[in-house]
Amino acid sequence: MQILSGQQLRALDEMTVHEEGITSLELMERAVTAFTGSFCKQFRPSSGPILIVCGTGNNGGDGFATARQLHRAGYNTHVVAAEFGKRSPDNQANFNAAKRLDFPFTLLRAGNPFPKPAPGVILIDALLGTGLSRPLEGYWAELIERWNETEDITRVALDVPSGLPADGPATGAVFMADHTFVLGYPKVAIFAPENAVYVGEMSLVKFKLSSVRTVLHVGPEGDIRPNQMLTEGYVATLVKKRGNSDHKGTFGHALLVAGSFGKMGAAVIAARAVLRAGAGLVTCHVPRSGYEIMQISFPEAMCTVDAHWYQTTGVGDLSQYATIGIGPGLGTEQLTAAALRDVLTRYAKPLVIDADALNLIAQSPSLFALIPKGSILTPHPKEFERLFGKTADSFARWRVQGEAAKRNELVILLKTNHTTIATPTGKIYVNTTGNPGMGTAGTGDALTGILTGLLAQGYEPATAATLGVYLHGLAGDLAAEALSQEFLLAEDVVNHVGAAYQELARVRN
Ligand SMILES: NC(=O)C1=CN([C@@H]2O[C@H](COP(=O)(O)OP(=O)(O)OC[C@H]3O[C@@H](n4cnc5c(N)ncnc54)[C@H](OP(=O)(O)O)[C@@H]3O)[C@@H](O)[C@H]2O)[C@H](O)CC1
Ligand SMILES: [K+]
Repeated sequence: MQILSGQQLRALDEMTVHEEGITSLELMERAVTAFTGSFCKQFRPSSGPILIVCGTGNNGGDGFATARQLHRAGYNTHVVAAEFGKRSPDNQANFNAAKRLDFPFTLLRAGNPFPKPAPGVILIDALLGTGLSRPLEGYWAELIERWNETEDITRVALDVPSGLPADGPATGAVFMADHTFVLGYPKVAIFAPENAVYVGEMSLVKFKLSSVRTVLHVGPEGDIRPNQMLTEGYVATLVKKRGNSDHKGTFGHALLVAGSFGKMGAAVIAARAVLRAGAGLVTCHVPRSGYEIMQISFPEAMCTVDAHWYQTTGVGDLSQYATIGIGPGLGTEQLTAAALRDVLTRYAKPLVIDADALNLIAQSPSLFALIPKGSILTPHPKEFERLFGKTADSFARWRVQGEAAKRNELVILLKTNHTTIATPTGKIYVNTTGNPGMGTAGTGDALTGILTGLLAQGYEPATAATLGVYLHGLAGDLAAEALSQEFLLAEDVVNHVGAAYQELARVRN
């Protein structure tokens, strides 16, 4: 699903109004009906009294219309109308309509005592939405800060949390929502890791709008930021169907170069993930001391053994492998750097480069130019910084990620709570699966294994990366559902890849 900028969203609203011959007020009612539909599924009239704080723009207009609809649906509703500017026409219309109804309606001006929500209140923030044009300041910023500190209430943002710019970094006070209901299309700011604290749990509220294709040209040329949100429906279409006559040769033979003394677990986890993702065969190149560990821990894997006891110093013939995954637990010794240089020099097909292999490349930048086109790099933020330098915020980092993927014809992942996947064509996908329980040793190695397993099966690199990242997160979500986030091990993630594939198959059929 397309991620749109504030400017594109405004253009889409105008296009919808124009094409359908409806008024903007009717479109607002449509958006609000979709919102209250979602809201009422999660919060019942018995969940608590509702306090809706409405600003003077269309976000506030949504708030007044929400109050009207929830009041009619039997919710105990109270409205606070903030008066910080001139009302937009649709805001005024819904303000008037709400005022005529018999629920408490308070006008709030800067300097008034701050309204204090009672314990148990569900506070709906409709102060500001995508029309934020400057940081929130003074009384209104303080009001938001107070509410952020109020305990025993549930904070719900109607569209983006107030104070959060749709397309750039936040600089002033921002409403900290427990739950954000995003209207229409996702906005990029909700995926920035530093904004997770403001967005909370996210729901996308869908309603009928004109085709997004009509507004994709709107906005500055060369704007580099995540532009696609991965959805289950889309990812499900990426999975290849298997034929009855297919066999392990069809599904590819992967080489995994991983592990060193004290870090053989990384190699074992990654090897398992290669086969669990569906590759036909995996060979692991391991140091001598890792040979028995691998053979006993994972008998399905074959091994080639390095001349060195503790680290990888040279890998043999590479010609038989459909792909290579290199990096997990490899260590950063000089002899290993030489082995990496040798592999990158001799191997021409896309491979997966992770962890210590990325650190070695960061240490010797001449290695970067040797990476075969189409390869998948999987840095986490620290590794990303070592490779590409420091950036001020997620927005700057996404730009660097997208430019590097395009310039070098690589697929570059950035592993965060919303992993982004930048492809050489300029598309940057945002992942929507995964949970904090996956912040545990070895889950990155599992991802490398999954990606290697998908490349081995002949998936194009960008497809392997989007499918692999989604599948990995979904497996983690299913594992957490079955076992709890606290209990989760990387092994549990790998063991739920099967259930994740089954879920994708269910969605597709
Ligand atoms: N398709 C959809 O998704 C629809 C979404 N809708 C809702 O519309 C809002 C966006 O509405 P808009 O009127 O453009 O903007 P806001 O309501 O966010 O606020 C604009 C007003 O607020 C003033 N403003 C901006 N920043 C500040 C600030 N820091 N402090 C005080 N006041 C501020 C702004 O003033 P200007 O001086 O900049 O003009 C405006 O007066 C979207 O989020 C959805 O909720 C529609 O309902 C239709 C469909
Ligand atoms: K809001």
